[in-house]
Amino acid sequence: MIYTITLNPSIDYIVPVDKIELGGLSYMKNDYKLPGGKGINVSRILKALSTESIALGFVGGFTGKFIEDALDELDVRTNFINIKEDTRINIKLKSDQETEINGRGPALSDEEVAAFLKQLEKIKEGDTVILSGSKPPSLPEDFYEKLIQQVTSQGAEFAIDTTGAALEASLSYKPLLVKPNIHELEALFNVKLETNEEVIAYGKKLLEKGAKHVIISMGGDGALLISERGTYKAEAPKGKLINSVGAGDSMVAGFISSYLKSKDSVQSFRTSVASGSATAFSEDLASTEVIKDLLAHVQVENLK
Ligand SMILES: Nc1ncnc2c1ncn2[C@@H]1O[C@H](COP(=O)(O)OP(=O)(O)OP(=O)(O)O)[C@@H](O)[C@H]1O
Ligand SMILES: O=P(O)(O)OC[C@@]1(O)O[C@H](CO)[C@@H](O)[C@@H]1O
Repeated sequence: MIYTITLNPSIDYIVPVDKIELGGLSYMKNDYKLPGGKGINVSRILKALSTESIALGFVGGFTGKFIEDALDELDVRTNFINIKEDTRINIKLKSDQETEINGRGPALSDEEVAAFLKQLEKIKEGDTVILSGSKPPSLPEDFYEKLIQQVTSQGAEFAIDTTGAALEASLSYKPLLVKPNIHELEALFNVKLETNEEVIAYGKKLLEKGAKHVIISMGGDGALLISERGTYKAEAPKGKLINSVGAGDSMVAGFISSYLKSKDSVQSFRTSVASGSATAFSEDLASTEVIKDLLAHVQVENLK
């Protein structure tokens, strides 16, 4: 089974406005709410790719109920720990540019965290765990590492999509996939990366530190795959950018869904990029049809 872990889910409140008047009044055009959080997005795209998963994490209050109901409606399996505080609401402002304002997240009690850790005891060899996104501030800094220690000692594989120290600490546990975007890679090494060669050089450091596959996403400039099999570049398919929220999560889902079935890292990279771009070209996360259509348009070049 694939388990996605979203420690800090969100309602994504999508707010399109023609023009934002800072300090003034603007009216929304057609606002809507989506169940959000990176692992939850991964589960939704896995579903679109006919891959079963169970979404784990913490949800609470009326916002948490919205997420559970929405995922139920979408037929995405969940087994969340219900918490006392409300799940956060993240604002995604869309005008000529996209602006995101994310909540920090609720405080979790010791009992809630203990119930979650207990739940992970059922994870076993053959399972894959995908850990994605930020953690609520009340959890300790090394919480992701503790989770990784636990699930790998039980024999499971894992992929991780987070930033900074938590990403760095995960590498020695040999993640199947890490997917920093170019800005996260720059922040990790405190550098500015201008050329593909520079990006590849720093991506390779993640491979040397233990990652089995490294995908570096670069928005409309496509993505790089660095693996033992070699280094590959994919151009992003051309299209109208509608929504980049969840594009990175779609890439993670695309790669894992394809890799667990085929063990073919290059084919999985193509599915990953098609899934990312399909979401970028959609109002919500991508549908099966848009991913399939784009798959034929993703060109992958072997850079050796
Ligand atoms: N303008 C675009 N045109 C085509 N594809 C795009 C565009 N923007 C993003 N994508 C696709 O989505 C993938 C992921 O984009 P990006 O690098 O922005 O990820 P990210 O920063 O992790 O995303 P997020 O955190 O918003 O989910 C890209 O590799 C590409 O395939
Ligand atoms: O604050 P985090 O956990 O880093 O990111 C949360 C988030 O921005 O990521 C998803 C898109 O990738 C959204 O659904 C959600 O609002």
